[in-house]
Amino acid sequence: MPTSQAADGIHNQLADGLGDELIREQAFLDEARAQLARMRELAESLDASKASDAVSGEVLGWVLARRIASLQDDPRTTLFFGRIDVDPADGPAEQLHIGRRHVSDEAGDPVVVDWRAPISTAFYRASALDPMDVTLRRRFGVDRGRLTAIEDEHLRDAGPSDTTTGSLLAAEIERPRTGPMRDIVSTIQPEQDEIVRSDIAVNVCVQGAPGTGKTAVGLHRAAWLLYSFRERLDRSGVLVVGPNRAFLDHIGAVLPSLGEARVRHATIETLLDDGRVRAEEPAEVATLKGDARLATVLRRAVWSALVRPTEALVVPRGVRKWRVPAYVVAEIVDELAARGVRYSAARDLLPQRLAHHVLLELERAGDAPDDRVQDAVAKSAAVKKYVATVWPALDPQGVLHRLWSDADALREAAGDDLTAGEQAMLLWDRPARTKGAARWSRADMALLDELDELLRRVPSLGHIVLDEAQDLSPMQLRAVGRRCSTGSVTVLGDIAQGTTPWATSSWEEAMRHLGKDAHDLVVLDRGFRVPSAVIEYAARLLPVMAPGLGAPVSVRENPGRLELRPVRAGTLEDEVARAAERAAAGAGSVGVIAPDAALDGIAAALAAAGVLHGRLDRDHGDDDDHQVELVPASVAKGLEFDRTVVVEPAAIAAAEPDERTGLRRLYVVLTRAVSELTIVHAEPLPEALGTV
Ligand SMILES: Nc1ncnc2c1ncn2[C@@H]1O[C@H](COP(=O)(O)OP(=O)(O)OP(=O)(O)O)[C@@H](O)[C@H]1O
Repeated sequence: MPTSQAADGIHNQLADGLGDELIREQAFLDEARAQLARMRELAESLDASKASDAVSGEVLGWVLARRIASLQDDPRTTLFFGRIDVDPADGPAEQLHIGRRHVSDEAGDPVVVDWRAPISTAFYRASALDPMDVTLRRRFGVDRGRLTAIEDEHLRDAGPSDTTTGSLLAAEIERPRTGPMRDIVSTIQPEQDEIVRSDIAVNVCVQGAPGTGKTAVGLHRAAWLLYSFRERLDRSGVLVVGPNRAFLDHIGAVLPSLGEARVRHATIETLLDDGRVRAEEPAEVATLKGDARLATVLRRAVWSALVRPTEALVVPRGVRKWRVPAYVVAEIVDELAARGVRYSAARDLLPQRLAHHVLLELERAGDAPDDRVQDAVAKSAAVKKYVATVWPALDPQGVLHRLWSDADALREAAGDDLTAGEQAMLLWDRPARTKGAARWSRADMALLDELDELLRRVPSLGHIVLDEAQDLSPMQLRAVGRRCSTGSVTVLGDIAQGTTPWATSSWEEAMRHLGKDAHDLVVLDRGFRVPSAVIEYAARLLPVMAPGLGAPVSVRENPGRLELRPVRAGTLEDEVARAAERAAAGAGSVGVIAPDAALDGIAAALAAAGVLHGRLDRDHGDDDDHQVELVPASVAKGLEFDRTVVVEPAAIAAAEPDERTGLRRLYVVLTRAVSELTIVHAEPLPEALGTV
């Protein structure tokens, strides 16, 4: 919290007689720090080399190193941010200090309780209506590692109206956003906490307007799951999927700040290995390739590769030849194909099945062959060659290359699922001569991934947090779903912010494509980012591009500032530079969000005006921290800045393939501001925005 507010806080506490309390709590914090240091020293004194063998020694060494790292004290923050006094009817009264990690004393008794422990739930959820045995909830103001303020809520004696947002909470929400996103662990709201602590078996889908805390909630849920189901998730893993690299850079510090450094972060593109993408394609082709019907087409393409055996398998051994008749092979093939095993995995089983048959023949002829004979037969050239003809080896690129190049193959695989017109759209105009030379598109990546799964099962992670999920095509959702087929998922998004032509219009449908029909759908509608002046303006777009969806109710005290600056054509870039300069005069981050095509011109104008700035591009965020960032409209999703300068809204909307997508992109861009939005435009604003 800002120092001035902290000072006000102390002033109030001194006046309220809480000054002594603050001194006592600071002494308790010093004691907690000493206990943490003791825990660290103890961990450092343990010797991994004393383990019974080298392997256990290595594992123990690794566990110890991890524990020592987790016991580091960060002097910039405090070990706790809150306290609850609980007085249950059936047990002793207790005071619990709540912090980012657990700290215990020599006797093993808790000094600070981890915010994720079940007992901490009451800190977030207790209310005057349902005090949950809490008599007092205390929040601390914190500045550079020291306690600066106390705010108390007496829940047992309070009337329902006494639990309004306190000033420390408001100060935290109003605090300027500088640098990457930070955790919200001290101020998680009750409705957010319910999502964070949903059981691991529950698939949660969160619909929320801009700035309602979806991303924050998803990340805290990941941290809570890792704490509560550590062993299971350590083995199976947790993955966070976000819209682009700039976004991942923005959120990348949150989980490490909560002590969880080993969660993988990916975009849908990196997940599907889009390093191989070399072709762009029209939106309607990409949309068709993202359609769930393609899953059926690909399945047919794969399994239709099986060739009905017409000749017997003949295996020479010594002077004799052994035969497996074609009808027997057909039975074995049918049985394997019907077992639900993936195509290639089932194919791997076939040689042993055939060899087993040969073995039975040998036995019938009076031989006593053992397993080694069966192995040798399975690996023989005759069996290999035969398997290659009845159950051909496939790879994803080969299958897709054939489908996009060969009209007959596509027709056969399409069945009744694709019209002739749709098939024509999918065929390449100029087919690549080999699969190696194929120029794959981004939409092809999800299809190659689907083929991968049809050939071999993709291993499942324990949990996936999928952010901005509304933008994924059904085929991309399937790709994510198969990566948590035996785990669970937290899906975060906003239908109104869907900016791909294939964006989902129904969460029920999206969850079905993910393979998670059973799920809880939760709506968040309290906006923590966007101030009322800005959100009310942006919400004018909603009836046009997302009828039925409401704007969030801003909980910000600061109403924010909205300025429209119409400028003369030809002066746009210079005016943008001037607006950026003004925005950068105060503390806090500035985002200049512009149509992608206008970026170079604006970068030049900013440079000419001496405005130092970074540039966030699609594939990489800037590593250096700049107060002013130049952001292409296509990358703005999920980001936030204290002040934004939005350039030429009409051009931002017009850059998208259709009007609805264009206005949705604009809605995303307009809702990135935490305190001020300046719109600089030479063209008329889109009609849906009207005039201020
Ligand atoms: N309980 C809270 N306490 C303090 N700050 C919060 C809280 N919840 C959310 N915020 C802050 O509000 C801002 C918006 O949160 P977040 O980015 O998670 O929203 P979102 O719903 O994902 O937004 P968008 O849909 O626009 O991407 C962030 O700065 C976040 O830290």
